[in-house]
Amino acid sequence: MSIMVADHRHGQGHHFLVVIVAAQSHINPARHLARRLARTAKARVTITTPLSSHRRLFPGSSATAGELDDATEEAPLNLDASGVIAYAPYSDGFDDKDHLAAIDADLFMKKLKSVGSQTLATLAHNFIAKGCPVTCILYTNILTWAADVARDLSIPAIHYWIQPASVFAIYYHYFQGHPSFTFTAADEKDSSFSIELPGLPRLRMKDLPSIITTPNAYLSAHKEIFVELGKYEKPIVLMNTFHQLEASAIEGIPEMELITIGPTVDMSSIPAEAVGKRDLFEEDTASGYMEWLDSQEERSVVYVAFGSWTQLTGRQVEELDLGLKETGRPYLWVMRKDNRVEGIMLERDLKEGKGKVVEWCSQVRVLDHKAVGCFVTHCGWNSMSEAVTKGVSMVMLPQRIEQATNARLAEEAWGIGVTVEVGEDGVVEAAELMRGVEMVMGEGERAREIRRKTEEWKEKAKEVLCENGLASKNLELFVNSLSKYK
Ligand SMILES: O=c1ccn([C@@H]2O[C@H](COP(=O)(O)OP(=O)(O)O[C@H]3O[C@H](CO)[C@@H](O)[C@H](O)[C@H]3O)[C@@H](O)[C@H]2O)c(=O)[nH]1
Repeated sequence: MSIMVADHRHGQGHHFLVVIVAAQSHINPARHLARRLARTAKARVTITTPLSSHRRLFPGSSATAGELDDATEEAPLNLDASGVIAYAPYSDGFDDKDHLAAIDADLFMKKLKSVGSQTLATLAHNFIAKGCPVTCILYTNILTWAADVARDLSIPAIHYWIQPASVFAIYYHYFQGHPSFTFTAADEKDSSFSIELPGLPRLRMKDLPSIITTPNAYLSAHKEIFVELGKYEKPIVLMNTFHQLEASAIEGIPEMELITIGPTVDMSSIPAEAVGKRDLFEEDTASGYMEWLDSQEERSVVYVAFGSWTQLTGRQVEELDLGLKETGRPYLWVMRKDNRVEGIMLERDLKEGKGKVVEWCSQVRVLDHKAVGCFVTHCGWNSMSEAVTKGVSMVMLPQRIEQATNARLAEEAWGIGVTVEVGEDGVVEAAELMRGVEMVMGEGERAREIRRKTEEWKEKAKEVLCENGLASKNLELFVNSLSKYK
């Protein structure tokens, strides 16, 4: 098999290998970073995903884990056409599993590390054999073992943090033993109890990442991130955020060089088919959802989506269904095939003309559409970054991981959304959802203020992402500062 990579006119001769897990939420920021590295630094970039997702992205691929593949994605934003993103698979130990959510976290982490390290090393050696050695490994959350693979190859490994910098800061202070984390069992139950950390808004227990409050295998994986970074004096971390949005959290960690290269969202919203881009889920183009949006009034549609992982309970889906209809507003709802709930009548929605349910859409294009008035979201960081960049206010139903923290930031620090309350059974009821939607889309003072702030942040994101904006400058800074690892 031949590997197609960028031509050989690469600035500083870099070949970045971006290692991610089998999730759309890692693929999107990896792709974006890869395109920009190819364009800005004229670097050659290969994204390596677990074999299960590689096969879904490239159904024609016959490569096995660690083998070079000829699957490529033309970099659509690579204006001078000098770069091509290549893809190659490694193995996370679960080659035949399409969805990893049901796998025991301990088992997953163990296999990911042992099988992942081996197959990533094989891949890197195959690149050497082909005469295009990797010069730097970039790895996302929970893949810290990739740094050991890089060490064996005597090349640098850089962490690419794909959640808010504020969340990184929470973990950092937690593992540093910040005194705010010495709370008692009584504090944990006290709803008025909150903690203070450098550069962050006050955080209640329910605002902390669930990995800290309900420890599991992912907590030790997060500890490994900071142990690895602690081996270096002023380590570099690439951050998928922009400085203004999280300046104080970033400045609260002067020990590290946190380089903000986000938000990793395309300003241009190019249709996926135009660039041959595939997702792990198939876009529901047959539903005609973009044309349907075209037929709706400006800022009238409630867009509802819960990312690529969240599995809502049947009762939650029912309450959402009811609440959405009762708002009386048109809505576009992404209900993935793997989270479909019996009894939600897609045909009825279509007939009434008020709602449309699709299995997967091009979310960035939807958020960019003038008909969209608000985003009912689970607060995954990609979704939130996209909402900020496209200027869409949010009704927030955080589910797990760091989503509650993200919601707190959006409500308290940035003022661009409203978190709805869960009932005692952990479900957001229809009436509460309606309250949230009105709070964001209505004519009240709070709604106007939220929309004003949303516009403000959109403008700031635009400045960062414009040509020669901070996102590009910081990426150049990053590539240049890699020499310190030589
Ligand atoms: O119909 C859809 C629905 C979603 N998306 C995209 O899918 C991605 C979803 O990512 P995200 O919003 O981050 O949600 P999750 O998939 O849930 O992300 C996981 O990973 C994120 C990054 O680490 C974390 O912030 C989340 O908490 C975690 O659940 C986004 O880019 C969306 O644009 C589509 O393109 N079409």
